[in-house]
Amino acid sequence: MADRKTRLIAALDTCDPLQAMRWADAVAAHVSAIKLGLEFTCAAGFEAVSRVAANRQLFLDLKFHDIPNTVGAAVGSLSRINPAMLTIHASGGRTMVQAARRACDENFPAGRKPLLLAVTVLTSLDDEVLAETGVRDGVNAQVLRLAELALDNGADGLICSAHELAALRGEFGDSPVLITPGIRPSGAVAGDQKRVMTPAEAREAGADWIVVGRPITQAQDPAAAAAAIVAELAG
Ligand SMILES: O=c1ccn([C@@H]2O[C@H](COP(=O)(O)O)[C@@H](O)[C@H]2O)c(=O)[nH]1
Repeated sequence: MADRKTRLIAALDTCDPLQAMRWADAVAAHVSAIKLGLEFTCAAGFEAVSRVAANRQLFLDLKFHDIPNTVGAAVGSLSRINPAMLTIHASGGRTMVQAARRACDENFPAGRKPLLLAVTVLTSLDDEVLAETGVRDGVNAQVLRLAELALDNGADGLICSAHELAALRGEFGDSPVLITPGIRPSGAVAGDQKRVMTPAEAREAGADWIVVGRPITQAQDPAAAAAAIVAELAG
């Protein structure tokens, strides 16, 4: 396995820009990027996204899933926000991933192209819930299928749970960027997450970045919680 440093992204899920700013400041010394997603963007808008993300690495997690023309235009319009990473759903299909790739290449200036990341199977799904959507051969098979589709059509990396990392590294090697939400330090509540692992387990399995939200933001001391996760990753 490559000599990989697993880094921490803090998911700042709130509707309140002041709260997001407070959290971003609190964890700044410990994280490699902050993640703002649907909750924050829908509630506070893109201007607030830009304010909170100013002078920080931004993972803008809007998980686009629409027809190729719409996704391409939406991805292209994000160039004014300057995210370091953005997300689409791999299940939107080959031509949707290609449209997102083209939009990154054509709309973002050289040197500021974001990592195009494809969500495989949400970490809130397990085999049983996935089967209700019509996919009956399990999460692992679906993650591998969608990973191949996304990587073959221009995605730089994947969002998956830490449970699939070993299989993905085995199949696609060291180069795809693999980012894992669904991370819970031991003892933390899983909440709506179904496929969870600890930070150290995700590092061992081959994550480039781990995404951690509530175990940091709902902690009494978010800075200390983030520092403890970074210490676990370093250990
Ligand atoms: O499969 C996915 C894709 C994205 N997410 C996002 O990550 C964070 C996780 O937050 P926690 O509070 O640590 O559960 C959240 O913003 C999700 O939208 C994911 O969990 N799973």
